[in-house]
Amino acid sequence: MRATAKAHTNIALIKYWGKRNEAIILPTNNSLSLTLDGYYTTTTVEFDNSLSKDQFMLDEQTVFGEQYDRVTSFLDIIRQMAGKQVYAQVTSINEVPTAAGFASSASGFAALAAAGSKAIGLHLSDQELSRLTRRGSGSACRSIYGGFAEWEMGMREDGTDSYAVPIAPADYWDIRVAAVVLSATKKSVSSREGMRRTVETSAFFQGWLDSVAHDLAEIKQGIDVRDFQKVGEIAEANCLKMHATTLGAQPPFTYWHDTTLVVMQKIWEMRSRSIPVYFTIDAGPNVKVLYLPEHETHVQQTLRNIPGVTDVRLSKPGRGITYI
Ligand SMILES: O=C(O)C[C@@](O)(CF)CCOP(=O)(O)OP(=O)(O)O
Repeated sequence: MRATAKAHTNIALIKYWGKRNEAIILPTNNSLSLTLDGYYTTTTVEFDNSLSKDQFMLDEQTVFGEQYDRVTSFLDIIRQMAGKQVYAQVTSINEVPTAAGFASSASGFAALAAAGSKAIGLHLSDQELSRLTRRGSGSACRSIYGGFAEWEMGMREDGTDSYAVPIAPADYWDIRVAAVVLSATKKSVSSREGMRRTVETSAFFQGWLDSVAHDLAEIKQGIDVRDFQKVGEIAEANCLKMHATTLGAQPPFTYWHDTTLVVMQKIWEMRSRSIPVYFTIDAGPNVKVLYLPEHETHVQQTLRNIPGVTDVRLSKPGRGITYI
C-alpha cells in the first residue's frame, strides 16, 4: 500500500485570514489563490503492517515534535476514513525554501493527502481530496487544483461544504510571480497563531472581513477578462488590509521586516514608471511580486539589486496534484 504524489504551493490573491472553527479548520471567509510551478513537494506514503508508529522523513531528515504530530494526526483522519489501523512511512522532499516561510505547508499537506489517501486505498474525488487536505492546513486545500482556485468557506459547521473549486487552469493566463526571499530569519508569528490572535483581539478584523466578499467578486471578474491591473490592484489591497489587522491585534504584531518595506516601495516606484507590477505577502517577511512576462528581466533585476534580498525565485502558474 504505497503511493507518491506531487503538489505545488499556491499564493493567495484573496487571503484566508481567520478561522470560525479551529478543530476542523473552517475559515471566516472565502479565499482565492494561484498555484505556482516553482515550488512543490513530492511525498511518498507507504502503509506497512509491520510498523508500530508513523515515521516521517522531510528532506532526508527524520522529523519529530510539532511537525511530526501534525502529520500523524492527519494520517489518523485518513485511517479513520479507510477504517484501517495501519501505520505509514512518509517521505517528503520539498522544492520549497521552507526556511523562507513559504507556504510549504500548502504543498506539503496537499501531497500528503493525495499520496496517503491513494496508498490506503481511498479513491477520492478532487472535492473530497480538497476537503481532506483542508484538515491538514487550510491553504493547502487550494493546491489540489492548478491555476486559479477558490476555497469556499461553506455554511455547514461539519465542514462538508468547505473545500476548493477550480476557477481557471494553469494554462489559462501566463502571469508570473517572483518570490523575493529576504535574509531576515527572525521567527515570525505562525499563520495559525497570527489568525487566532487577530480574530480574537484585532479592532480591524471586522473591517477586513466586511471587505473580502467584494474583493473576491471583483478579482474573479478581473481574472475572467484577464485584466492584470485589476487583479493586481485588488490582490495588493487585500494583502495590505489583511496585514493591517495584525497591527490592531493585542499584542500587536507584523510579519514585515525592514526589507519587506523596501521591496514594497520598489514595487510602487516601478508602478509610478508605468510598469504593471504588484505584490502580495503572507505570514512571513517575504514578498511575492506579480508581473507580466514582458517585464520579467526588468522586474527580476530590480528585485535582485535590493540589499537584503538573498534570492528571487520565478514561477509560472502551476498544475494541480499529480501522481508519480
Ligand atoms: O494562504 C492564505 O490564504 C493566507 C495565509 O498564507 C497567510 F497570509 C494563511 C495561511 O494559513 P495556513 O498556513 O493555511 O493556516 P492553517 O489552516 O492554520 O494551517
